Amino acid sequence: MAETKKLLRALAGEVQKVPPIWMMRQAGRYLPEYRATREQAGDFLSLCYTPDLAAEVTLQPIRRFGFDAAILFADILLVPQALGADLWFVTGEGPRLSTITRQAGFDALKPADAIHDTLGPIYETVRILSRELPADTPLIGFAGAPWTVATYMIAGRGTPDQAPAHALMREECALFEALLERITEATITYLSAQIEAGAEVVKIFDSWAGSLRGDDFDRYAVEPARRITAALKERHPGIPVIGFPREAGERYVGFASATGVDCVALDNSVDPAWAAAHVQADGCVQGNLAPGHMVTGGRALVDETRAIVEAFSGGPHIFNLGHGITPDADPDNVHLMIEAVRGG
Ligand SMILES: Cc1c2[nH]c(c1CCC(=O)O)Cc1[nH]c(c(CCC(=O)O)c1C)Cc1[nH]c(c(CCC(=O)O)c1C)Cc1[nH]c(c(C)c1CCC(=O)O)C2
Repeated sequence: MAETKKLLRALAGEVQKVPPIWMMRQAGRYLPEYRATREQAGDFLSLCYTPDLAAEVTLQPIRRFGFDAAILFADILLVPQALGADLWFVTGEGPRLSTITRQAGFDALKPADAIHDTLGPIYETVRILSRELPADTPLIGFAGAPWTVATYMIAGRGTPDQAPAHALMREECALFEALLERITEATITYLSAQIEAGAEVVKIFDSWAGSLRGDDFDRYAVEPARRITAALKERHPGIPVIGFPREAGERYVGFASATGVDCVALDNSVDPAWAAAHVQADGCVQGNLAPGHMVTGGRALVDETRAIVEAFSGGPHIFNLGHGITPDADPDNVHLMIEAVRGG
């Protein structure tokens, strides 16, 4: 039977007149129904670990907007937690974790295959979604890339320049690399379990790839993505992988062929015409409208959306934002963007 899911067709390299569309953080605080379910769960982590409620918030943007893909509701920081780190969220500030800066902290981490003890509810969310999603809406599973996850485990929080992780890389390289290795193994195990539970695509979020330069980018962004992709493709042939080395700039060029990912997600600092010539030449790309348009709307939103669709119309493309939608966004602007993509 011919593939009917637009997202999977784009990932297989098909050029479509109307690209499939979904949105990073499509389940989130800009939606009143999300805020109500989160309230019911009590807090963000309880929402992630309660399969019925996590499945419900995953479905909310599908019902409201009819996106061409759903993304599992969870967080990249559940993997460090499953490896034994303490994790909590400070309202209005973001995540906090216990830090790994010495050998003793690393030695206390659990082995990669112990993550299932903690992450079982996430697989259950995936199973519920495989039953409940509309037949033409594939489910995207995801994990953080090892470098990005390591930056949080080392600093204990988000950092503007990832300085603590860069310092550990320079001063205690063996410890830094052992940590990356543990996260890489856990990520392969975790994504594999999501696929076994029913995820049809997986995405690797390397939100802080942009702070890796030169050889560091090859060693700590390209190489882990290549290993994860190769391991998943060996275990689950045919499952497409999306890589997101955010703010990689010129290093987006060749990323797909160096890692084996089926699609490269582009942040909104990238010029679409440049990316069409230099990145889309290698295969499918995803992106890359600035999330700020979901706040400001209007003519600029429509014009920019159409310009992105046009720039990428010569090759396989998945329409998305260049980063997650923000809590101050207006859901009406999401409708406007979808209409502009679908030609309404
Ligand atoms: C770095 C990172 C994290 N988490 C994630 C990344 C990589 C992508 C990126 O760069 O944004 C990925 C992520 N986080 C979340 C998803 C769910 C799926 C989706 O709808 O995209 C995904 C794919 C839910 C979430 N993860 C978080 C929220 C907000 C939580 C809330 O309801 O209060 C959601 C919906 C919390 C979170 N989680 C994280 C941070 C820094 C924060 C706080 C910032 C913020 O509040 O937006 C870590």
